[in-house]
Amino acid sequence: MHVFLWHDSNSSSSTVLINMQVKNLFQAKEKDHIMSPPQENQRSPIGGYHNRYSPQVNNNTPYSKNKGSIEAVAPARKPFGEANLNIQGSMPAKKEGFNRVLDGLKKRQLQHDFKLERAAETYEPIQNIGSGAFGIVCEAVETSSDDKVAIKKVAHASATPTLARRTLREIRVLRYIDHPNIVTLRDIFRTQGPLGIDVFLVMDLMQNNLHHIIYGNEEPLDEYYINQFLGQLLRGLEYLHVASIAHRDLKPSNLLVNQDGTLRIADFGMAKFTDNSSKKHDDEEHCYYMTQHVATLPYRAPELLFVLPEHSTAVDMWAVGCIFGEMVTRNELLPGRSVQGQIKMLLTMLGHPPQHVIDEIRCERTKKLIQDYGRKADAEWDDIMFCKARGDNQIVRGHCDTIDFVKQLFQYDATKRISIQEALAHPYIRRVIEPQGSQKKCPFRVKKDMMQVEDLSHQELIEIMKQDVRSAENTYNEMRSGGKI
Ligand SMILES: Nc1ncnc2c1ncn2[C@@H]1O[C@H](COP(=O)(O)OP(=O)(O)OP(=O)(O)O)[C@@H](O)[C@H]1O
Repeated sequence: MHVFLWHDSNSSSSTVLINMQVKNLFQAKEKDHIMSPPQENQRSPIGGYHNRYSPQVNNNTPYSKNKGSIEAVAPARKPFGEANLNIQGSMPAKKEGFNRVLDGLKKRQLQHDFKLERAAETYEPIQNIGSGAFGIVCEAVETSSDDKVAIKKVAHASATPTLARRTLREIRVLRYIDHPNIVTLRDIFRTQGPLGIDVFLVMDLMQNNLHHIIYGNEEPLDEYYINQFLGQLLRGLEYLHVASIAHRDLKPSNLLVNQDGTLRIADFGMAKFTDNSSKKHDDEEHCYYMTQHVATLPYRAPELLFVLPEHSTAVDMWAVGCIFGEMVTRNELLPGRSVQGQIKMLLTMLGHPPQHVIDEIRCERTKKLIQDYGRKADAEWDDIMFCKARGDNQIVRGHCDTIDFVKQLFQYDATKRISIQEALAHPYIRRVIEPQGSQKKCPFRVKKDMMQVEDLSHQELIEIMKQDVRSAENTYNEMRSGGKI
């Protein structure tokens, strides 16, 4: 049993009906204060103050001076029973007893999931805080420093080539990376589990993720914070994309957010070095992309969905469009639930891909699906955003440069899609995000290490993973004893 403390559920999968009348009701109106932060007493970045993810204004954080702080983004992780079971106060004795049982179960589950062996001297697990398809994450304390950390366990990481490759990718990206918008790795260690090696990645603890911030309130996210999050996402991606590393699984739950509003990109299990100019896939790889988890469906770029012979860092830019749209509308923009459903969703919303994109599709089934699907009128992005948006949102009414930015991100043809540098130079981004000086470069070492990962056999993956964990463990131990962590 895994304990999910963060509640996930908010996606409608209804097909969007484009209603031109809706658009007419909301004539675009210029808004001139996007760069300025919300004023004091204005509502918090995540909306109202009344629901279970209630924000608390904190005037001590960097964001809080005259702005209202983003302390809000750290909704209390409610006890499992209280958050997920609708237990009313009418039976307090029973409720208390029940919660005690649940607490006991949670504790046992935590002890079972996080048997740290030697590392138990260094870290003390406190509670499970998240889990995905491949990892379980707990909050823990580093006993020597009292620092709170997050420990991600990849169970039986050596059991299959997919798991071993995912784990090695994550280790290799995070080990030498140093960027304020990418999660920080503090330590790595491994234990021997019943089905192979369990690998543990220790990271700085982040309070929340963007998924919960988007859906944690009835009201839309404030546009100031939407733009702040977008800006940080773009800067983290710039660091990766300049080194030709694509994340390939960007989605709101993989964007962690701290109480001071810092956003960090996490979960690098799908990250890949992509040589934009040449890489072709063979037919076997085609089938692989058809079936494997490469980018969660609603954020999956057409080149992955249609299994086109090439893909590059452009897949992340498509996901940026989906995430930006989701922050604005508080709805998944393209909420497909199967590969076919996702393709139909794209065709319904965005019309057919250009013929040269269709011509590149080698999978006959996908080609036929697209060709047989009735040609729908291309929707305008402002209509799509209007229809999806809940409540009144100024960005949806936005400038034409906002809509142009979205359009550029949702180009079917990856070569025409806006790149990270073009995005950062786009008039919309220049208008809403403070320019930053040149940033540090991703070390060449990361690129070199990542290039190797894709061609290794299962046995090589296991050996190299063991070597990497051993050498990282030694480095972190030395740093810890030298007081550098
Ligand atoms: N450093 C951290 N601090 C706080 N929470 C974290 C941290 N790292 C991960 N989490 C939480 O744990 C969840 C699962 O982590 P992660 O996405 O890395 O696992 P995964 O199994 O690789 O996920 P996926 O199914 O998306 O591939 C995240 O969505 C996030 O909410």
